[in-house]
Amino acid sequence: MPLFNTKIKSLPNEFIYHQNTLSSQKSLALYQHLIDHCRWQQPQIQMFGKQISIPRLQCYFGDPQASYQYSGLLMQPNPWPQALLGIKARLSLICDTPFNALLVNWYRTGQDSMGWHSDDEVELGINPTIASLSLGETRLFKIRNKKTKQVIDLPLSDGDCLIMQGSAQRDYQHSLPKQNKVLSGRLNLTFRYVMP
Ligand SMILES: O=C(O)CCC(=O)C(=O)O
Ligand SMILES: [Fe+2]
Repeated sequence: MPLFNTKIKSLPNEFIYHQNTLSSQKSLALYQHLIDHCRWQQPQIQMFGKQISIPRLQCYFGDPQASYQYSGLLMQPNPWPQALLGIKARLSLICDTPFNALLVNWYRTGQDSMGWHSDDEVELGINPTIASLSLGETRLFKIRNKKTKQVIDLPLSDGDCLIMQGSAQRDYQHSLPKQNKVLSGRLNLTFRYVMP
């Protein structure tokens, strides 16, 4: 997986964007493999005092001790699939971070989404480095500065990799809004280091 340093957009320094990190053949094969083999879940979370199903499917992988708490949910890791070990090793090397966990989100259509949040759970430590790999349909990823409220739109396409590091989670939020015209699916893989 060659990572070209193609910064096409001016992003805050804490966000590093690489295009075409996988050939389209490899990304399509990985996309289909994950759709077919992940144990997909659609957990319910507490929001405004109500239980609601998250608007996407997800599957959590990781080392056995890398359990992760998110919106009140305790996620126990599924064992790493063979198909992801190479990518995990490469991203760990590039990011100088021993990734031990991976959250895969499946946005089945443009109606699936993720609201504004920061990945600032205590298990991730201060200034976590998170590597996000996108497969399938292009979707708009939004980054919002917590202080200035300025929003940057970054379309993430098949094979794109976005690294969030430094104060990215402390100073910014991100989201993936619904897009009515989008009919096909996207997978997003966020590699993380969870403190054991
Ligand atoms: O789908 C994306 O690009 C973002 C996913 C995300 O923010 C997360 O998993 O925390
Ligand atoms: Fe996130």
